[in-house]
Amino acid sequence: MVKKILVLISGSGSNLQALIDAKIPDSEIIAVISSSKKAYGIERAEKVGIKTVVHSLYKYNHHIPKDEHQKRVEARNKYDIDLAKIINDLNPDLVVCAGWLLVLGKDFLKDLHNIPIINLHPALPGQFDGTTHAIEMAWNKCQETKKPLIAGCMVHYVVEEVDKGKPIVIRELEINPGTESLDDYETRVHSAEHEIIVEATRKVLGL
Ligand SMILES: Nc1nc2c(c(=O)[nH]1)N[C@@H](CN(C=O)c1ccc(C(=O)N[C@@H](CCC(=O)O)C(=O)O)cc1)CN2
Ligand SMILES: NCC(=O)N[C@@H]1O[C@H](COP(=O)([O-])[O-])[C@@H](O)[C@H]1O
Repeated sequence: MVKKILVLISGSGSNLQALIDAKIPDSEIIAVISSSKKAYGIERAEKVGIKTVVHSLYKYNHHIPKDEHQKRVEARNKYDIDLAKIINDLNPDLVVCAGWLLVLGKDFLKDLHNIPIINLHPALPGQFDGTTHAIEMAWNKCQETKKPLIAGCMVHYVVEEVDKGKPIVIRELEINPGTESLDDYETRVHSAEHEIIVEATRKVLGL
């Protein structure tokens, strides 16, 4: 039976593109959900005929003043609940967070119908958890300590505590101080990510 993959994005979508290009046998990317209408990944999906949905947090909270914390929390929970419904209705076998830049709240995880969720994180387990700037943080740490640093990227299961889910695939990359620019290291990380997101997806789906 064809395994159905749903991909969550927020930006460029180069990891989505890696999944598209991989053409994993016996699988189909049934939809891409973006948290931003400006995400280039939407174009990548539309180009190959994949259904796209924009699920924007802005629509839920732009009218709520920043200092009305409780109302913003309630709006965020409604966003999560609605996202879970959208995904449940599409009924994928796997959800892949490929540059999804929003924390998935407990209401989302509670409402999702036993669908595994995995996330790509540009750091190693326990390294720069919970950040969206792990690549820069790793490179900066290496320059500051003037010592080699083992960093890299991983794909892990998504649990409520951000980036603490069980790792599925880990790729270590060594950074040596003063030998490469941040851009050069970032390029190496993205190249590794494009491999491990496919490897992890195949592993979880048994393909
Ligand atoms: N419950 C979980 N949700 C998510 C996980 C996870 O492991 N558990 N992984 C993340 C991806 N991620 C790092 O890999 C990550 C994404 C977003 C954030 C974050 O702080 N987001 C802020 C907004 C930040 C911004 O707008 O720039 C937020 O959600 O308010 C940290 C880590 C996907 N979700
Ligand atoms: N903490 C989450 C996080 O930092 N995710 C990172 O967002 C980028 C998405 O790139 P893409 O949009 O080109 O696939 C990737 O580098 C991914 O590791």
